[in-house]
Amino acid sequence: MVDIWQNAMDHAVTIARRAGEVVREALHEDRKVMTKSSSVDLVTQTDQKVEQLIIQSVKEKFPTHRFIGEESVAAGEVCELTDSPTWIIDPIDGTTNFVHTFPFVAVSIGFSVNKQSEFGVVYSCLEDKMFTARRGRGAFCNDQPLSVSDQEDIKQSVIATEFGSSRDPEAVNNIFTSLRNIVSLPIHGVRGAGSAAINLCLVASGCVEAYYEIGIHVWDIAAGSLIVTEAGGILLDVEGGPVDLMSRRILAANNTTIADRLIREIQSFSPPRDDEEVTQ
Ligand SMILES: O=P(O)(O)OC[C@@]1(O)O[C@H](CO)[C@@H](O)[C@@H]1O
Ligand SMILES: [Mg+2]
Ligand SMILES: [Mg+2]
Repeated sequence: MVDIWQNAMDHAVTIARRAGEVVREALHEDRKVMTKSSSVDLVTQTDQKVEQLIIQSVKEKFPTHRFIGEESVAAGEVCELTDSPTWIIDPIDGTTNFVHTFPFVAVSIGFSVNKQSEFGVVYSCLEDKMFTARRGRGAFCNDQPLSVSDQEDIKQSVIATEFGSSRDPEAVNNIFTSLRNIVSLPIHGVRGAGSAAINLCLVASGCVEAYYEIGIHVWDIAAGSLIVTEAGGILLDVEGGPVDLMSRRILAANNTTIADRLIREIQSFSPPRDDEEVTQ
């Protein structure tokens, strides 16, 4: 059967690899670091350059497609997911890592049609790992199939999460309460790559049982979330119920046993939605 989005997916892989080269080249150059929503929400000229590189090359090939790009939204574009084919781009997921040369930095490209994810590409460019998933056709890393962990016991698990880039005292308090609850279960360990996209790929690869975070954005998770489900994992809201990619909350797990156990321990809160302005 003809796959009408295969061309687009092939292009996403090609452009993610090219973007990764730009990121690698820029890694040891002088970086001008700027800030966005808070003093710890970093952006560099490389983030902006890579996003433009991806958008321009997609526009040339697919002129009718739409975009949600992290740096375009930061520059004032609306963050609106319609039924049109839409590329959801995080040019550098892990900018803090990039700035500090901590070696987990990803280019993340999700693609959605009728608000359904069709493919996801996460290129962990310092590890040279290309994670891909096409809806209904599995998830892969450098063309090797991925599958989630089969662990059902939370006490035998490693869980990924992040502190995020909000330093609002109430948010920080909630994050630490959740972390203390989960560490005390006890679990084997907590990890965080500093990139939501890579954390999701770690769930898909079976290296951690789950990843949860409150405060992420749609561009952090659009690609990686499909990689998790195509590797056999599940996505939920942190309170249970269906995930909403615009809600800034996600729980990705290998199975419902692990997910349900974590939901009981997570102290949830609700940052402003990514699409808040357009839904009002
Ligand atoms: O800003 P960037 O580098 O694209 O996103 C990095 C990131 O810190 O943002 C999320 C929190 O908002 C994190 O989990 C994610 O890894
Ligand atoms: Mg990001
Ligand atoms: Mg980014």
